[in-house]
Amino acid sequence: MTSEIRQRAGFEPIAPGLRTPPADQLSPPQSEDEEVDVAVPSRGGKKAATNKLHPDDDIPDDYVTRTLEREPALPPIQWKNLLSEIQWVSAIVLTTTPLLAVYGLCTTKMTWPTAIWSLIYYFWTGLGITAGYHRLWAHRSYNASKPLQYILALWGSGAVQGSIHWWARGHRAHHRYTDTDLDPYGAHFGLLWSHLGWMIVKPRRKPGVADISDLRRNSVIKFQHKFYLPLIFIMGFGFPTVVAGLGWGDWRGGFFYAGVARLVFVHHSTFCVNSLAHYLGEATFDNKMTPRDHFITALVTVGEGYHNFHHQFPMDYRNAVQWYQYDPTKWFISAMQAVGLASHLKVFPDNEVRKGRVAMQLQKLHAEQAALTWPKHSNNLPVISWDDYQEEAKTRPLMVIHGFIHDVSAFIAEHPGGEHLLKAKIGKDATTAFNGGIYDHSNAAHNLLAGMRVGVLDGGYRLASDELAEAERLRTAANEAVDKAVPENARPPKAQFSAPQDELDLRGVDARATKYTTPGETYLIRQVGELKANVRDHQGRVGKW
Ligand code: HEM
Repeated sequence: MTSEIRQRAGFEPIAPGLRTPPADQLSPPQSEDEEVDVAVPSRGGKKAATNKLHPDDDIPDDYVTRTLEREPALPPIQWKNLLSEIQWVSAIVLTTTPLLAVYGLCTTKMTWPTAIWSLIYYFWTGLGITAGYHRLWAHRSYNASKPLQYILALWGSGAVQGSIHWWARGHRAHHRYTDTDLDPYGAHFGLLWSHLGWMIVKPRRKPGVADISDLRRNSVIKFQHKFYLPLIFIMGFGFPTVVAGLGWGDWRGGFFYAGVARLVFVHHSTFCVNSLAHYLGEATFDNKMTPRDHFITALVTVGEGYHNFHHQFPMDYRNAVQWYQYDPTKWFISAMQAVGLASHLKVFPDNEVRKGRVAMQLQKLHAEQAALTWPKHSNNLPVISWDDYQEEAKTRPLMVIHGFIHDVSAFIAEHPGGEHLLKAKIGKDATTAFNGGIYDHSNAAHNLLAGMRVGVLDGGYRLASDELAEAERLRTAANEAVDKAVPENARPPKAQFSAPQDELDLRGVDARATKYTTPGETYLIRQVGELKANVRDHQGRVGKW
């Protein structure tokens, strides 16, 4: 790899913790009005230095594809170029600290005060990253008072993961270009790469452009960046050692347990957010990208494990939205608000959060639905006359229910109500019997039944109201005929329908199985609950009972 390619790719070693950009690259504007000189790829693909506050000011619409096309990635890591591509400072830090921790744990007696202090300091330095670097500075999800900012900056320094400036810039790029090659720790390159690889070897591309103009103006960030190197030694190793040494005389334990071992845990805790949180768990709100929600990730990352939520709503100060989910960072920020050190905690509207969740639930349901076998639509079934149905039913067990013709041959022997009941209805319409006339079947039975459809009965089953209308039409026609043919004084009494329509009380009739007739049988079903009390009028009339 030539230094020219390296420059073109915008390569810049970004070892966590130890390597920070030169001070001149960082010197931020002193006021909000001051402009920052930043470079973005111009239309011609060359970098153009422009005086502007935000790097996005004239960003092309096709920035991502343009950058990926025009700024070639460095060659892939192979055995032959491995040594020259290693970021030695990061690699040494990330390999020696675990070794040193193992040595310390094997050679140093653990005392209770040191164990408790190590745990406390793990959470402090972890919170420096999660509540400070991440939710405060990278995402501006709440406002922190100056004292709280200094505390978080110091705790974060003790986590030895780079300065706030460097860390938050990379993280903003990670969110903006998630799962693309402009993501500095893209999960699409694999678990190992997103966990460690991206720090151990030189990045193959410069992370995509991200606006950090706000961070450049922050005095706490400037202070931390300026004194970053001494701060990591003081807060990473000195402070935890001194507390244990002066506190209860355990200098060695303080160094190895609260210093080194604790640091290794904090490192991999944060690295899990980039790796595990993009692999393990549920896509609760969106599955377009890799972030996932999982309790285990939350447990090992001081609450950053509800990562799918976080990528959907990055400006929300919470990662966990349910009360039972583990998010000590959220609890810490709320506590800081309670004591007046934090304010303006941002919360995404609950309605939108729930929409995201429901959208994913529906997507899953649709997938599950698509995997099931569903009954044929009536449009895809042959329409068969009653007479043809009769003929066909002599050759195989067919049964009409709900206007569909069903072939029950595969089920007849399995019927929980007995074979005899089904046999008795072959070649007939069993709608009423099926819907409560004899037994009010479950949904499952309805579903099962629908799967046995083989045809549609021509005209379906006739509604009693059709029968009534037809009877009324015939009666009126007969009366009119009589009126025309016979003088008024010689007319016989007019035909009277035995059950005039207004006597029919159809309120409360269930739409699923209203009143209907089948050839030779007429039913009026008033309510599902009364189905067993159907009245059958053998003379084909429908009326009150
Ligand atoms: C192909 C049409 C039919 C299918 C798919 C079917 C399905 C079932 C199923 C799954 C059950 C179990 C209970 C339930 O899920 O509700 C059941 C029970 C029953 N079925 Fe059917 N059935 C059919 C037709 C009929 C007919 C036409 C009758 C009456 C003439 C009938 C009478 C009964 C009775 C009485 C029971 C209750 C059994 C008990 O729990 O003792 N079934 N049927």
